[in-house]
Amino acid sequence: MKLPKNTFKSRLNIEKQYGCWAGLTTGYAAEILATVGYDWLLVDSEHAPNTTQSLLGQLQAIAPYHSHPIVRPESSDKDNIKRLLDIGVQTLMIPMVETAEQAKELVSAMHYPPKGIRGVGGGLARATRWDAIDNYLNIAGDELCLIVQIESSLGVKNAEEIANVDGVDAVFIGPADLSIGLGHPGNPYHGDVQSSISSVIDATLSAGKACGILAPVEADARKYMQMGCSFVAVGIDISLMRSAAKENLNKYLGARSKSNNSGTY
Ligand SMILES: O=C(O)C(=O)C[C@H](O)[C@@H](O)CO
Repeated sequence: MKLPKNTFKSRLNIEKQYGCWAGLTTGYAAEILATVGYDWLLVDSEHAPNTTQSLLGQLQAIAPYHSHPIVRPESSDKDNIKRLLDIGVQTLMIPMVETAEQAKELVSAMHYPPKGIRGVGGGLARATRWDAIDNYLNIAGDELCLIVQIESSLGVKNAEEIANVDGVDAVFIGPADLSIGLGHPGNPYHGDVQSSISSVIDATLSAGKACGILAPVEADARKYMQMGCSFVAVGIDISLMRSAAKENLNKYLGARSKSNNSGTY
């Protein structure tokens, strides 16, 4: 059988791709999101309580649909990256990348020798469809995609070098961590944060790479796309569920529950 095409990677730099954060940690919830038609789903293991098994279930649930699963691991640990690639993750988003050296280590963790240090899972791994995929060892890298997150002032300072690393396919800006790191917790609209976002977008695009961002507020998403972002997470499943549930209950309770209406991203 053929290696599955990485549809997200093939559309990078060609068209806008709309994504949604998937933090509910089950295949059932991820499949519901996939039926909606998002181009990509960010299955989050950094801040959602996923295990390798729960990630696998979500990959299997999303597989029949248009949505491409991107997994964000909790760290840049190379053994964990190997495990995620073995269960069939094709696109990884690595949090808090601050230097080009770190980015190069990530590229190395994703590829077999001589390009990198990835170990061979072979017939044990879903990635190879248990050896059913022809020539997997030689072609695996073609369909892998590495997104590095820039979300600190050091990362912003080094954005150009990071984006230029060969094997980094895209940069994703984390506005929440960037805001708090710059001393403006919960305020991605602060001038310092906005100018950092703008400089990361510019550095990424001038390296010829694609830039993405989390922007669950529609006006923000549209603004960042105008500034050059081509893949934007326009929603977060948990927030969408919570706000719909609150809106529903508020119809009956009115002011009582409105005091608890704060939202973040
Ligand atoms: O810094 C950010 O913004 C992100 O990386 C995304 C957050 O981690 C996400 O959990 C927002 O809910």
